[in-house]
Amino acid sequence: MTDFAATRTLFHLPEGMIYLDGNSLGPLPKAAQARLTQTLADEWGEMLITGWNKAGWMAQATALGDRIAPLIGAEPGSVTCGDTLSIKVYQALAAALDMTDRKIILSDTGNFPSDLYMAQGLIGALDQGHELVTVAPERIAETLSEDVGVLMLTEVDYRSGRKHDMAALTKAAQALGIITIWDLAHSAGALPVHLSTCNADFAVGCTYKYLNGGPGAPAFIYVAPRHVEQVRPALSGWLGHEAPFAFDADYRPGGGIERMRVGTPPILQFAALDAALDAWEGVDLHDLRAASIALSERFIAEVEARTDLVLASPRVAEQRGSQVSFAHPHGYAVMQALIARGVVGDFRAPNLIRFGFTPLYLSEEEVVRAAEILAEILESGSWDRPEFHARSAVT
Ligand SMILES: Cc1ncc(COP(=O)(O)O)c(C=O)c1O
Ligand SMILES: Nc1c(O)cccc1C(=O)C[C@H](N)C(=O)O
Repeated sequence: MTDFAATRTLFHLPEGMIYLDGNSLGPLPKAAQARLTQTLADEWGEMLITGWNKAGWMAQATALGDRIAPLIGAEPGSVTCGDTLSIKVYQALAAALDMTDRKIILSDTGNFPSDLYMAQGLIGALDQGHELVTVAPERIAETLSEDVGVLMLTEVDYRSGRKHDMAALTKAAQALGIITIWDLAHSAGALPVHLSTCNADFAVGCTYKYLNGGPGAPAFIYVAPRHVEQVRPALSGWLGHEAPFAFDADYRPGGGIERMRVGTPPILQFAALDAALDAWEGVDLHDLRAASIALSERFIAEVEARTDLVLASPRVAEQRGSQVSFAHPHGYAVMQALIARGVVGDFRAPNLIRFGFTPLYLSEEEVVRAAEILAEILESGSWDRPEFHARSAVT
């Protein structure tokens, strides 16, 4: 059994805060703080440019990919890190469209807007008559057809936590000749993912949420080994070149997943992420899932016993990721009042208060206490103050 009391000690958690937003930005791993200090002093400080060789900076993108691979059921050598998730979505979609003559990209209306925006931008850049079709999440299976070229989905919905059946949808799509792209932003480190067993074609994700890599931590991309040598990178930067330091005028893709690299990697963010990934040593993802479900179920039960809030997430735990949302017409103000009481979740327009459950550092007592505080705020109406209604730029 995974020792979650031990993993909790690996994180810096501010005194008096109950942190239910690790689904958006994970907390600081103590090891990341120490590693960053060391990387700054010993590597950047002392090695300067020689760090690319001496400290192995150039190899880290794919070395980190190999550390993420077991968390998402990917084959060794099939994942690399860098850039932002939006960029990785663009790369995966461009590569997938290049593998089919079909023009339709199918996604769902609940997908994270940046994924849809990147598709819209790519369609415009290609100017080849592609079309982005979005349907309600529950209509994806029935909308699959031989007209669809690429199915691009986020496994876990950022608002409701609703989880697609990756294995079933990948199988159904591939039976119709459709290429699949899975966005694992709300899955990696939240629940077991089985990319290889599901036969997924492409996947992307970020590392600043459940993987605790820090604000702006690099994204990752997976390409199934059966496809990677045929992939023609749309973002053909020099570090995806077969021989970056030959400085050839013409692009030739690097071997395997290396071709999905673009430009200079963020070495300080890599250092933090590498240290953050140490927390996963010895964690059984099935234990993690069981603990996440137990925490979420307890929270729902405690909130529903004390308030009349309406659950905006699937009722059945297996159909959710590791987050739970409730609807409230003044959700923004309620969330600000909660944050003022030390319970940190977030708000997603138009009316959702959203809570993430992260067994690596969250206890059942905290979840119960968070529900109690939420009930007190609603019961007293203390959320209805001008300062809680004033919107900030980032919600
Ligand atoms: C599902 C999903 N896709 C894409 C993004 C965008 O990621 P980034 O800001 O790293 O480009 C996010 C989060 O911001 C997300 O949750
Ligand atoms: N990436 C974020 C950021 O730079 C600022 C604030 C929030 C985020 C997020 O990750 C949002 C997140 N994808 C969501 O699920 O809403």
